[in-house]
Amino acid sequence: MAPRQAPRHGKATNPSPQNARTLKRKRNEEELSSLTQRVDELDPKNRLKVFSELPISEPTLSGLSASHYRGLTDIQLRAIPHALKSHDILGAAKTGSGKTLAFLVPVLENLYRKQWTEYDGLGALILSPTRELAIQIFEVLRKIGRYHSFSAGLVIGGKSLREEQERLARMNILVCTPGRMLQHLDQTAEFEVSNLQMLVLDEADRIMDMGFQNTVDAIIDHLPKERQTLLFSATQTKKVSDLARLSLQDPEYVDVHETASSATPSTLQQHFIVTPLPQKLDTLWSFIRSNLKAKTLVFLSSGKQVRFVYESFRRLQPGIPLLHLHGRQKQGGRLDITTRFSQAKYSVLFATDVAARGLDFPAVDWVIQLDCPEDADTYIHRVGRTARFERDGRAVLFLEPSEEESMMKRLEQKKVPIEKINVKAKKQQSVRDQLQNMCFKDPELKYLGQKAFISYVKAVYVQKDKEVFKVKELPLEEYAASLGLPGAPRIKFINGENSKIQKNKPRALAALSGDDDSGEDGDNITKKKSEVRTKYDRMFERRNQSVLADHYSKLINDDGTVVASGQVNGTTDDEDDGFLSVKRRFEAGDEDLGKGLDSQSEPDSGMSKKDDKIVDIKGMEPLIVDSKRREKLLKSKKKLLKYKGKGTKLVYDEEGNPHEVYELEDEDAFKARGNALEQRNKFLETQVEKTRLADIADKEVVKQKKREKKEKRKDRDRELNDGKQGSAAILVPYDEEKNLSSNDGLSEEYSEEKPVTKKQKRWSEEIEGKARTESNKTKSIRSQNAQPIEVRTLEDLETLASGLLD
Ligand SMILES: Nc1ncnc2c1ncn2[C@@H]1O[C@H](COP(=O)(O)OP(=O)(O)OP(=O)(O)O)[C@@H](O)[C@H]1O
Repeated sequence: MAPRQAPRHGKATNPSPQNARTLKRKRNEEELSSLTQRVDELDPKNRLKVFSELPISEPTLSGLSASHYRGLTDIQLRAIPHALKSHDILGAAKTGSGKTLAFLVPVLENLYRKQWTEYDGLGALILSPTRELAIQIFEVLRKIGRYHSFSAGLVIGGKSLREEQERLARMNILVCTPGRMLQHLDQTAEFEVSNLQMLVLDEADRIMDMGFQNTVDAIIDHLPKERQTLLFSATQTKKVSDLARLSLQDPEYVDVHETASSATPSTLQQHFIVTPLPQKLDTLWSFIRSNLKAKTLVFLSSGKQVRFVYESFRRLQPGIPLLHLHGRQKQGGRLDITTRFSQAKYSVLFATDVAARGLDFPAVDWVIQLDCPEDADTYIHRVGRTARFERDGRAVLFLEPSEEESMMKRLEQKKVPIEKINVKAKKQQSVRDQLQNMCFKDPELKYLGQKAFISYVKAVYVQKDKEVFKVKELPLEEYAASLGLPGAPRIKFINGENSKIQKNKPRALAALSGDDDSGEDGDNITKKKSEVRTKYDRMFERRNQSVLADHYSKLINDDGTVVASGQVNGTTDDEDDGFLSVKRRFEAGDEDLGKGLDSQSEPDSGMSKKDDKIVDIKGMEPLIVDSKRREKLLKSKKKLLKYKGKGTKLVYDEEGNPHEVYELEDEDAFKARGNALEQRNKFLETQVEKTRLADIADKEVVKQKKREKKEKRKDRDRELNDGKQGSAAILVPYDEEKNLSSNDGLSEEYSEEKPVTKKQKRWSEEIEGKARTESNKTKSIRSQNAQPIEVRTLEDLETLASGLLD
């Protein structure tokens, strides 16, 4: 496939079509050899400042200029010449300094000069540690490569493997995450990488670290040794072992940091505040309320914390749109959130480190690190989401007093200029009471809070740098209270001292204080030591059973005893080893599993006993719980339904005895009460009256709710008006607030939370009519080349991935 050339000027002649083709080919060959010669003669020491001076092809130049890139950034002008000359590169430059183009331009150019076609297979592989970053790289590639005729794809999972497999064989350039790539290398027979010319690792230090180590090593095993390798990151190390793993050959070290006085952009103002753990949320809330006209990214250490803070703050309605992003969200949702945050003018995004690297959100005003980053590198990547490409930005790091000293040392070593500031105590607002109130009323929120608490403590506990992270010094009880929790959930892994205290506590006291069943993930301390307990036992001991999946709740009797596994033979074996711990067969209509353990039902009904552990099933497959897969099946609510009988509704009398809703009474007793017709009419009358009264009560409840809502709204408005008189928290420099700038983003204006943007028509819908057939699809993608379409959904990207640039 010959590449399309950008339009050129020249005198028009009228040669025959064949001659025209020959002439064109000749001209292409001449241009190509001249380009190759210019690259050979290029001296990387000559720092060429604009793209048009570089020996790069017309299609790339046109793509760059159509994307408004003219001059080169520091890292680009140092790295691109080397990369064009096919050298291996180890590139390090500050966040937001333009590393993406530093590898994408050489990728396009080196394949172009080799006249790469679809028949040559995969020419370049670009690895990214996260899906979001891969998508972003793909977008930039799509923009600057629009005049090339390469095919490019995005392989990040989320689609069926088969669909991806069909497309992969046709790709010249792939942007992917390591896990999915390895899956294809292992499982897609037609996927041929023996011809690969270039391997790029963006955020290389992350890709080479522990989490991805095995996957990346396995990918590299598949790739040819003779290739060009480019590594880029904002925090690069020159670990010899890593370079050996990648078989780099005499790499060029392009380190823009070495000459810089700081590791972070000069346009970034960095501060830290020391906040005791229990005040963190109050301070964050006060900060958000003071910065309603800003775009803020808040980093937390785990997805569960992100969810809790997002959910609770959302309910408190701060007056700015809130978003949240963590790795457990579905891919489509994650893309939607990143797009919404990118497009938002004012918003707060709570995120885990999934958003820490590489993401290029435009115009972020503040980066808040609510939880201390694991190391200085992570700090640098997080703050790098603001002050990108010569823009201003501000970052605030929240530190627990026990973290301050050591973390400051770490940052100093990495040349991070950061200043201490204080929060004006009198301006601080507290949300503790509201959180307590919300957690009290809403068990789901409380449950989330407990999970958030545990995950925070776990996150601190597992940190490698024990000088910074001292879990024992954290005021955990107070912290739990600050989240609105009634007490600190017990945590197994820091049991050392705690468990001793608990063990020594008199049993009666423990029982009275409710400690025996405290803690989400904690063990039940009153359990006999010798008892073998599974994770299912622990699951049943948790608080807030109501917020667990329904079928778990149904597996628990009124008195809290677990009976699901025990009634196989008509006897409960609560004292047994625990749920699913022995091999058993359950009948398809098994009352125990199926009916939610209706205590009225005959445990043996419908079953005939074959032997101690096996129960025959009338006309249905027996279920053998003998593997993890089977255990999993039992956890699936949908699949369990298969074993459920039809539920029967019961009503309870004054003494608490259950009855069928309609029980047939004794005929003689019925007749003794009088004429049947009269009884019927009387019954109807009483029911009508009951309904009328219930209706009145319902209406009253609705009215009451409306009144409460109105009151709340009024209170809020009042609060806001008070806020206008200056109750917002202000961050001020440590040395007596002297640098407090008037444009701190402080704002009194209140705006109702609303979606950031109106949902736009999806591009995939717009081209739906045209894109029915494969050829039509290709055509419509081509037609977008001149002006790239806006990608709003994952499907859009995947459609594009099927034939980018062609
Ligand atoms: N030559 C250039 N001229 C103008 N803008 C540029 C240039 N190169 C990059 N940019 C812009 O700078 C911003 C940051 O670029 P990029 O995302 O490549 O940074 P990065 O160094 O990869 O950052 P990080 O380390 O956070 O991944 C982007 O918005 C990009 O469009």
